[in-house]
Amino acid sequence: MVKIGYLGPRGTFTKLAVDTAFNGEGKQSFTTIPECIDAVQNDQIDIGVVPLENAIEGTVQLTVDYLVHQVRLPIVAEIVVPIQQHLLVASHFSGDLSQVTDVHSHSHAIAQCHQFLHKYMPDAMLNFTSSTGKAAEIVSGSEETVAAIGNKLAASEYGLTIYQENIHDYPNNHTRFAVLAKDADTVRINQVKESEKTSLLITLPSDYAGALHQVLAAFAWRKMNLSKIESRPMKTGLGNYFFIVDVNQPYDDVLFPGVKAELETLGCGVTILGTYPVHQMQV
Ligand SMILES: O=C(O)C(=O)C[C@]1(C(=O)O)C=C[C@@H](O)C=C1
Repeated sequence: MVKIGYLGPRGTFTKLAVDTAFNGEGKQSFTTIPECIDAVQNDQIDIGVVPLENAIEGTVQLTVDYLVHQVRLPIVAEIVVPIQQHLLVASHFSGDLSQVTDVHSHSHAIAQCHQFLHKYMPDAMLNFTSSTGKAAEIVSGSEETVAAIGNKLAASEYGLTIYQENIHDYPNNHTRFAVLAKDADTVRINQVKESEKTSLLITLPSDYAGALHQVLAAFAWRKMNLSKIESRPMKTGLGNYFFIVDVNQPYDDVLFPGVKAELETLGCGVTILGTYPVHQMQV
Protein backbone atom coordinates (compact mmCIF):
# COMPACT_ATOMS: atom_id res chain seq x y z
CA MET A 1 0.00 0.00 0.00
CA VAL A 2 1.32 3.44 -0.95
CA LYS A 3 1.70 5.66 2.13
CA ILE A 4 0.66 9.30 1.69
CA GLY A 5 1.55 11.98 4.24
CA TYR A 6 -0.09 15.37 4.58
CA LEU A 7 -0.17 18.46 6.81
CA GLY A 8 -2.75 17.52 9.43
CA PRO A 9 -4.47 16.90 11.69
CA ARG A 10 -7.96 16.03 10.42
CA GLY A 11 -9.86 18.76 8.61
CA THR A 12 -7.02 20.67 6.94
CA PHE A 13 -7.07 21.92 3.37
CA THR A 14 -4.14 19.62 2.69
CA LYS A 15 -6.24 16.64 3.84
CA LEU A 16 -9.04 17.85 1.58
CA ALA A 17 -6.55 18.00 -1.30
CA VAL A 18 -5.26 14.49 -0.52
CA ASP A 19 -8.77 13.01 -0.23
CA THR A 20 -9.76 14.56 -3.55
CA ALA A 21 -6.62 13.51 -5.38
CA PHE A 22 -5.95 10.03 -3.96
CA ASN A 23 -8.17 7.01 -3.36
CA GLY A 24 -8.04 4.69 -0.44
CA GLU A 25 -6.16 4.07 2.73
CA GLY A 26 -2.60 4.69 3.84
CA LYS A 27 -2.99 8.39 4.64
CA GLN A 28 -0.92 9.72 7.49
CA SER A 29 -1.10 13.11 9.17
CA PHE A 30 1.92 15.26 10.18
CA THR A 31 1.88 18.32 12.43
CA THR A 32 4.25 20.45 10.37
CA ILE A 33 5.36 20.80 6.76
CA PRO A 34 9.01 19.90 7.56
CA GLU A 35 7.90 16.74 9.40
CA CYS A 36 5.94 15.64 6.35
CA ILE A 37 8.85 16.34 3.98
CA ASP A 38 11.31 14.56 6.30
CA ALA A 39 9.04 11.51 6.37
CA VAL A 40 9.32 11.19 2.56
CA GLN A 41 13.06 11.68 2.74
CA ASN A 42 13.41 8.98 5.44
CA ASP A 43 11.20 6.52 3.49
CA GLN A 44 8.62 6.51 6.29
CA ILE A 45 6.03 7.42 3.62
CA ASP A 46 6.07 7.25 -0.20
CA ILE A 47 4.32 10.52 -1.03
CA GLY A 48 4.10 13.84 0.83
CA VAL A 49 1.54 16.56 0.04
CA VAL A 50 2.33 20.09 1.23
CA PRO A 51 0.92 23.55 0.41
CA LEU A 52 2.98 25.59 -2.04
CA GLU A 53 1.12 28.77 -2.96
CA ASN A 54 -2.20 30.49 -2.30
CA ALA A 55 -3.87 32.84 -4.77
CA ILE A 56 -4.43 35.54 -2.12
CA GLU A 57 -1.49 35.23 0.23
CA GLY A 58 1.19 33.94 -2.14
CA THR A 59 3.95 31.40 -1.60
CA VAL A 60 4.05 29.14 1.44
CA GLN A 61 7.60 30.13 2.20
CA LEU A 62 8.23 27.35 4.70
CA THR A 63 7.65 24.75 1.98
CA VAL A 64 9.87 26.44 -0.61
CA ASP A 65 12.68 27.19 1.85
CA TYR A 66 12.64 23.69 3.32
CA LEU A 67 12.79 22.12 -0.14
CA VAL A 68 15.62 24.40 -1.26
CA HIS A 69 17.78 24.57 1.87
CA GLN A 70 17.08 21.36 3.81
CA VAL A 71 15.64 18.42 1.88
CA ARG A 72 15.71 18.27 -1.93
CA LEU A 73 12.85 16.08 -3.01
CA PRO A 74 11.42 16.23 -6.53
CA ILE A 75 7.99 17.76 -7.11
CA VAL A 76 6.20 15.00 -9.06
CA ALA A 77 2.73 16.57 -9.35
CA GLU A 78 0.78 19.68 -8.48
CA ILE A 79 -2.80 19.70 -7.26
CA VAL A 80 -4.81 22.90 -7.30
CA VAL A 81 -7.73 23.13 -4.89
CA PRO A 82 -10.44 25.80 -4.54
CA ILE A 83 -10.24 27.35 -1.06
CA GLN A 84 -13.26 28.52 0.91
CA GLN A 85 -12.51 29.93 4.34
CA HIS A 86 -15.36 29.86 6.87
CA LEU A 87 -15.70 31.23 10.40
CA LEU A 88 -16.22 28.22 12.67
CA VAL A 89 -17.65 28.39 16.19
CA ALA A 90 -18.62 25.94 18.94
CA SER A 91 -22.28 25.22 19.82
CA HIS A 92 -22.17 27.44 22.96
CA PHE A 93 -21.42 30.55 20.85
CA SER A 94 -23.96 33.33 21.55
CA GLY A 95 -24.01 34.67 18.00
CA ASP A 96 -22.41 38.04 18.73
CA LEU A 97 -19.14 38.43 16.83
CA SER A 98 -18.02 41.30 19.06
CA GLN A 99 -17.85 38.82 21.97
CA VAL A 100 -15.24 36.63 20.26
CA THR A 101 -11.99 37.11 22.17
CA ASP A 102 -9.71 34.91 20.02
CA VAL A 103 -9.56 33.72 16.43
CA HIS A 104 -7.37 30.68 15.75
CA SER A 105 -6.00 29.63 12.38
CA HIS A 106 -3.00 28.98 10.16
CA SER A 107 -1.16 32.21 9.26
CA HIS A 108 -1.99 31.75 5.56
CA ALA A 109 -5.71 31.33 6.32
CA ILE A 110 -5.76 34.40 8.59
CA ALA A 111 -3.99 36.40 5.88
CA GLN A 112 -6.70 35.41 3.37
CA CYS A 113 -9.35 36.93 5.68
CA HIS A 114 -7.66 40.10 6.96
CA GLN A 115 -10.34 42.49 5.72
CA PHE A 116 -13.15 40.42 7.23
CA LEU A 117 -11.34 40.28 10.59
CA HIS A 118 -10.53 44.00 10.45
CA LYS A 119 -14.13 44.92 9.72
CA TYR A 120 -16.09 42.54 11.96
CA MET A 121 -13.70 41.41 14.70
CA PRO A 122 -11.11 44.16 15.12
CA ASP A 123 -10.59 43.45 18.82
CA ALA A 124 -10.19 39.69 18.63
CA MET A 125 -6.73 38.32 19.32
CA LEU A 126 -5.28 36.42 16.32
CA ASN A 127 -3.65 33.11 17.26
CA PHE A 128 -1.52 31.31 14.70
CA THR A 129 -1.76 27.53 14.62
CA SER A 130 0.15 24.87 12.68
CA SER A 131 -2.91 24.31 10.45
CA THR A 132 -6.59 25.22 10.11
CA GLY A 133 -7.46 21.72 11.35
CA LYS A 134 -5.49 22.34 14.54
CA ALA A 135 -7.37 25.64 14.99
CA ALA A 136 -10.71 23.82 14.71
CA GLU A 137 -9.52 21.24 17.23
CA ILE A 138 -8.60 24.03 19.71
CA VAL A 139 -12.00 25.73 19.31
CA SER A 140 -13.87 22.44 19.73
CA GLY A 141 -12.14 21.88 23.07
CA SER A 142 -12.60 25.41 24.40
CA GLU A 143 -15.26 26.72 26.79
CA GLU A 144 -14.42 30.31 25.82
CA THR A 145 -15.98 32.49 23.12
CA VAL A 146 -13.45 31.73 20.42
CA ALA A 147 -13.57 31.01 16.69
CA ALA A 148 -11.49 29.25 14.04
CA ILE A 149 -10.99 29.91 10.36
CA GLY A 150 -11.15 26.74 8.31
CA ASN A 151 -13.11 24.63 5.87
CA LYS A 152 -16.33 22.61 5.84
CA LEU A 153 -14.46 19.38 6.51
CA ALA A 154 -13.00 20.87 9.74
CA ALA A 155 -16.50 21.93 10.84
CA SER A 156 -17.82 18.38 10.46
CA GLU A 157 -14.70 16.64 11.85
CA TYR A 158 -14.72 18.74 15.04
CA GLY A 159 -18.48 19.28 15.49
CA LEU A 160 -18.32 23.03 14.89
CA THR A 161 -20.92 25.32 13.33
CA ILE A 162 -20.19 27.41 10.26
CA TYR A 163 -21.09 30.89 11.56
CA GLN A 164 -20.23 32.63 8.30
CA GLU A 165 -19.29 31.12 4.97
CA ASN A 166 -16.69 32.41 2.52
CA ILE A 167 -14.97 35.03 4.65
CA HIS A 168 -11.86 35.13 2.43
CA ASP A 169 -11.33 38.64 1.07
CA TYR A 170 -11.15 37.85 -2.66
CA PRO A 171 -13.40 35.38 -4.48
CA ASN A 172 -11.09 33.46 -6.82
CA ASN A 173 -9.23 31.64 -4.06
CA HIS A 174 -7.12 28.55 -4.79
CA THR A 175 -4.09 26.86 -3.26
CA ARG A 176 -1.45 24.88 -5.14
CA PHE A 177 -0.17 21.78 -3.33
CA ALA A 178 3.12 20.07 -4.19
CA VAL A 179 3.18 16.29 -4.37
CA LEU A 180 6.64 15.07 -3.35
CA ALA A 181 7.95 11.55 -3.97
CA LYS A 182 11.24 9.83 -4.65
CA ASP A 183 9.49 7.60 -7.18
CA ALA A 184 6.98 9.40 -9.42
CA ASP A 185 5.51 6.03 -10.49
CA THR A 186 3.92 5.58 -7.02
CA VAL A 187 1.71 8.63 -7.66
CA ARG A 188 -1.77 7.94 -9.09
CA ILE A 189 -3.99 11.02 -9.09
CA ASN A 190 -7.73 10.66 -9.66
CA GLN A 191 -8.37 13.65 -11.85
CA VAL A 192 -7.04 14.35 -15.30
CA LYS A 193 -4.00 16.52 -15.78
CA GLU A 194 -4.64 20.00 -17.15
CA SER A 195 -1.12 20.96 -18.09
CA GLU A 196 2.54 20.31 -17.33
CA LYS A 197 5.16 22.46 -15.67
CA THR A 198 8.84 22.45 -14.83
CA SER A 199 10.23 24.26 -11.78
CA LEU A 200 13.83 25.43 -11.70
CA LEU A 201 16.01 26.78 -8.92
CA ILE A 202 18.37 29.44 -10.23
CA THR A 203 21.20 31.15 -8.34
CA LEU A 204 23.07 34.18 -9.66
CA PRO A 205 26.87 34.42 -9.49
CA SER A 206 26.97 37.94 -8.03
CA ASP A 207 24.98 41.13 -8.15
CA TYR A 208 25.64 42.87 -11.47
CA ALA A 209 23.57 45.08 -13.77
CA GLY A 210 21.26 43.09 -16.03
CA ALA A 211 21.85 39.67 -14.41
CA LEU A 212 18.16 38.84 -14.04
CA HIS A 213 17.47 40.22 -17.51
CA GLN A 214 20.03 37.77 -18.94
CA VAL A 215 18.42 34.88 -17.05
CA LEU A 216 14.97 35.74 -18.37
CA ALA A 217 16.31 36.29 -21.88
CA ALA A 218 17.47 32.64 -22.00
CA PHE A 219 13.81 31.59 -21.68
CA ALA A 220 12.38 34.42 -23.76
CA TRP A 221 14.26 33.83 -27.01
CA ARG A 222 13.40 30.11 -26.81
CA LYS A 223 9.72 31.16 -26.48
CA MET A 224 9.40 29.33 -23.15
CA ASN A 225 6.43 30.69 -21.20
CA LEU A 226 7.02 31.34 -17.49
CA SER A 227 4.08 31.15 -15.07
CA LYS A 228 5.93 32.31 -11.98
CA ILE A 229 9.18 33.83 -10.84
CA GLU A 230 9.90 34.24 -7.18
CA SER A 231 12.97 35.45 -5.34
CA ARG A 232 13.82 34.25 -1.83
CA PRO A 233 16.78 35.03 0.40
CA MET A 234 19.79 32.70 0.11
CA LYS A 235 20.14 33.15 3.90
CA THR A 236 23.81 34.02 3.37
CA GLY A 237 23.45 37.79 3.85
CA LEU A 238 21.34 40.72 2.74
CA GLY A 239 21.01 41.11 -1.02
CA ASN A 240 21.66 37.42 -1.87
CA TYR A 241 18.71 35.71 -3.50
CA PHE A 242 17.78 32.55 -5.33
CA PHE A 243 14.98 32.39 -7.89
CA ILE A 244 12.30 29.80 -8.43
CA VAL A 245 11.13 29.85 -12.02
CA ASP A 246 8.08 27.87 -13.16
CA VAL A 247 8.00 27.12 -16.89
CA ASN A 248 4.70 26.14 -18.52
CA GLN A 249 5.98 23.05 -20.29
CA PRO A 250 7.45 19.63 -19.47
CA TYR A 251 11.20 19.06 -19.40
CA ASP A 252 12.68 18.18 -22.77
CA ASP A 253 16.14 17.28 -23.99
CA VAL A 254 16.73 20.38 -26.11
CA LEU A 255 15.32 23.59 -24.64
CA PHE A 256 16.01 22.97 -20.95
CA PRO A 257 19.60 21.74 -21.39
CA GLY A 258 20.08 24.79 -23.67
CA VAL A 259 18.85 27.18 -20.97
CA LYS A 260 20.98 25.43 -18.35
CA ALA A 261 24.15 25.61 -20.45
CA GLU A 262 23.54 29.27 -21.33
CA LEU A 263 22.95 30.25 -17.70
CA GLU A 264 25.89 28.22 -16.43
CA THR A 265 28.14 30.09 -18.85
CA LEU A 266 27.00 33.27 -17.07
CA GLY A 267 27.99 31.68 -13.74
CA CYS A 268 24.44 30.85 -12.62
CA GLY A 269 23.50 27.62 -10.83
CA VAL A 270 20.51 25.77 -12.34
CA THR A 271 18.73 22.86 -10.64
CA ILE A 272 15.54 21.16 -11.81
CA LEU A 273 13.13 20.94 -8.85
CA GLY A 274 10.60 18.91 -10.80
CA THR A 275 8.78 18.42 -14.06
CA TYR A 276 5.21 17.44 -13.33
CA PRO A 277 1.53 17.34 -14.31
CA VAL A 278 -0.89 19.92 -12.88
CA HIS A 279 -4.29 18.64 -11.70
CA GLN A 280 -7.17 21.02 -11.01
CA MET A 281 -9.42 19.53 -8.33
CA GLN A 282 -13.17 19.95 -7.94
CA VAL A 283 -14.01 19.66 -4.23
O1 LIG B 1 -3.91 24.71 7.46
C1 LIG B 1 -4.34 24.07 6.49
O2 LIG B 1 -5.49 23.68 6.39
C2 LIG B 1 -3.42 23.78 5.41
O3 LIG B 1 -3.60 22.82 4.72
C3 LIG B 1 -2.31 24.79 5.13
C4 LIG B 1 -2.75 25.93 4.22
C5 LIG B 1 -1.50 26.76 3.76
O4 LIG B 1 -0.40 26.57 4.24
O5 LIG B 1 -1.69 27.64 2.91
C6 LIG B 1 -3.35 25.36 3.00
C7 LIG B 1 -4.33 25.98 2.35
C8 LIG B 1 -4.92 27.25 2.80
O6 LIG B 1 -4.42 28.24 1.92
C9 LIG B 1 -4.55 27.59 4.19
C10 LIG B 1 -3.63 26.86 4.88
